[in-house]
Amino acid sequence: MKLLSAAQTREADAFTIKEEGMSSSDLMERAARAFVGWFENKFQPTQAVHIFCGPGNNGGDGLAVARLLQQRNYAVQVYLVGDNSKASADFKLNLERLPQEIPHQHLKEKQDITALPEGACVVDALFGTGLNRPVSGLYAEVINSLNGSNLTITAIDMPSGLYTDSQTPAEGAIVQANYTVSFQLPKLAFFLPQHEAFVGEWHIVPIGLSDSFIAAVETRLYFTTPQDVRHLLRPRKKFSHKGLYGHALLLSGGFGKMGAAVLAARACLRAGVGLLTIQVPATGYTVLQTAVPEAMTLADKHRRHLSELPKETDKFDVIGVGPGIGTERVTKTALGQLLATASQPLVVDADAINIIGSSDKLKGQLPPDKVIFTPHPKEFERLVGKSNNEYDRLYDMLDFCRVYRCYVVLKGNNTTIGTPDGKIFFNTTGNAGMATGGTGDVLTGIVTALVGQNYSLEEACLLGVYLHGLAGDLALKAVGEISMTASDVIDFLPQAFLKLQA
Ligand SMILES: NC(=O)C1=CN([C@@H]2O[C@H](COP(=O)(O)OP(=O)(O)OC[C@H]3O[C@@H](n4cnc5c(N)ncnc54)[C@H](OP(=O)(O)O)[C@@H]3O)[C@@H](O)[C@H]2O)[C@H](O)CC1
Ligand SMILES: [K+]
Repeated sequence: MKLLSAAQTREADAFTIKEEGMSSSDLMERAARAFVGWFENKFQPTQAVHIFCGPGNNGGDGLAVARLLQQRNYAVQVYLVGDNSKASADFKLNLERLPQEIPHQHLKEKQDITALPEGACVVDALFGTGLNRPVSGLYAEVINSLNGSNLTITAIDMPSGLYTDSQTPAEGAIVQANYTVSFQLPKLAFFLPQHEAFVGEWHIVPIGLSDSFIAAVETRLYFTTPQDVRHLLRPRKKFSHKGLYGHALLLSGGFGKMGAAVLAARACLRAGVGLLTIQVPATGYTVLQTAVPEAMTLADKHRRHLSELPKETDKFDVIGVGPGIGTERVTKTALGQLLATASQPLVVDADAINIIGSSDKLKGQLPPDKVIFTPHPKEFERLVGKSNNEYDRLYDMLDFCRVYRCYVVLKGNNTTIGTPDGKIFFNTTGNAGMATGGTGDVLTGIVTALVGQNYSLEEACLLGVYLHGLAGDLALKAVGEISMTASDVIDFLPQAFLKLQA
C-alpha cells in the first residue's frame, strides 16, 4: 500500500469531495464517525473524555467527535485552545453544531490550563497533517501538561506537534500519545523508530478516500500489508521435484559462531529451498552435518574461518553470505573473490556487510541488480555511512541502492526495504521479542531460500521480511516476547507460510 505525504493527503481529500459531490464537512463527519467507531471499542462510556481542539480541521474533527461521543452517552468536556478567530470553516461549523450541554472551555493563556481528573481519557485534536511549524507558546504548554498528566491520550490522525513526513524541529512540543487513530492510510512518521513515544500504538480507520486517486498518485513510499504479499507467494506445481526450487549455498559460520550457520540453514530449508549446501570452516563440519541433516556440508580448508569458495560456485542459484563469518583477512579475500566472480544473486549479511562497508574497492565490485544487503542499524552505518536523522537515513539508503543498484533491508521495528529503482517499503509484521541474537541469521536464510526459488530480488525481500516478522508474531503468542529465541522464529515459519496462504 502507498504512503501519502501531507500534501497528497490534502489532494486526496479535495479529490474525494469533488468525486462524491459532497461537502468538506461531510468528509469530516465521516472521519469523526470512523474515529468514534474505534474509540467505542476501546473505551467505556463510564470514562470521562476530555477533548483538546486546535484551530484547524483536526480541531474540527475533535468537535465532531465530541458531539458523536455525547450522543453515545460519554461525558465529554471540550477545550478550545488558542486564537479561534482564524479557525477553519469546518471547525466553525462543528463548533456551532456542538450541543449546549457539552461543557467547553476556551484556553487563552497558560493560567487557564487546569489539572484533569484521574482516569479521564484525553483526545488530542490540536493539530493533524496541517501542522506547518514547530509547536510553541500556549499550545506547547497544553501539550506539556497533557504529557505530564499520566492519562491515556488518543490522538486524532497525528500526535499533535509531530510533522507528518519530515523531521520535526527539536524545539517543537509533541504529544506523547498512547494511541494514534489515523485516517485511511498511516503516515510516514509512524514508521520511524524515533517516533514511537509520540505515536504510541497506531490504528487506521478507513474514511473512503478516493481509490482512483490513491491508485494514480505517485509515491516512492509503501508499507506492506498481507494483501500486498499474499499474491506474491506462488503455489507449488503438482509434479514438483527439488530441482525446481533452487540450489542455495550458504557461506557462513566461524569458530564459536557455528550457530549462526545452523540458524540460517534451518531457516533456509523451512523457507522452501530445493537444495542447500553450506560451507563452514572445518571445525564446524560435524556440527552442521548433525544439526542440519537435510543440507549438504562442505568443509573450508581453514579450521576457524571462511577462507575459500567452493569449486563450482556457478551451479548455485543464490549465495547467502555473512552469518558468523568474522572479518579475518582470509575471509575478506574470499569475499572479494565472490564479488568478482559471482554470476548469481547474493544475500549479504552480518560481517560480510562490515567487510564490504569498510572497503570502497569491494563496493566498486558489487554486481549490479544482484545483491541484497540485510544490515541492522550499526551495520547499515558501516555500509552507507552515518545519517543526520531517520528521514535522512531513508534518503541515504535510497542513494546507496541507486548508486550500487542493490537492495537494502534495514532490520528494525519496521524493517525498511530500499530498492535500486528508488522505492521504500516498510514492513508491518514483527515484534520486540525478535530483538534477540540470531533472528538476523534466520532472515538471511529465508531471503536466500526465496531468491533460490526464483522470486525476484524485490519479491524475496518483501516476502521474506514479512514472513520472518509473521513467524515472530506467531511465536509471540506461544512463547511471549521475553522468552522468544531465533529458533522459535524458525519453528513458526511453517505456520507463517500457512497463514499467508490461507
Ligand atoms: N483525509 C483526511 O485525512 C481528513 C482529514 N481531516 C482532518 O483535517 C486535518 C488537517 O486539517 P488542516 O486544517 O489542514 O490542519 P490542522 O488542523 O492540522 O492544522 C492547521 C491549523 O493549525 C495552524 N497551525 C499549523 N501549525 C501550527 C503551529 N505550530 N502552531 C500554531 N498553529 C499552527 C494553522 O494555522 P496558520 O494559518 O497559523 O498556519 C491552521 O489553522 C487532518 O489531520 C484530519 O484530522 C478532515 O476531517 C477530513 C478528512
Ligand atoms: K491530533
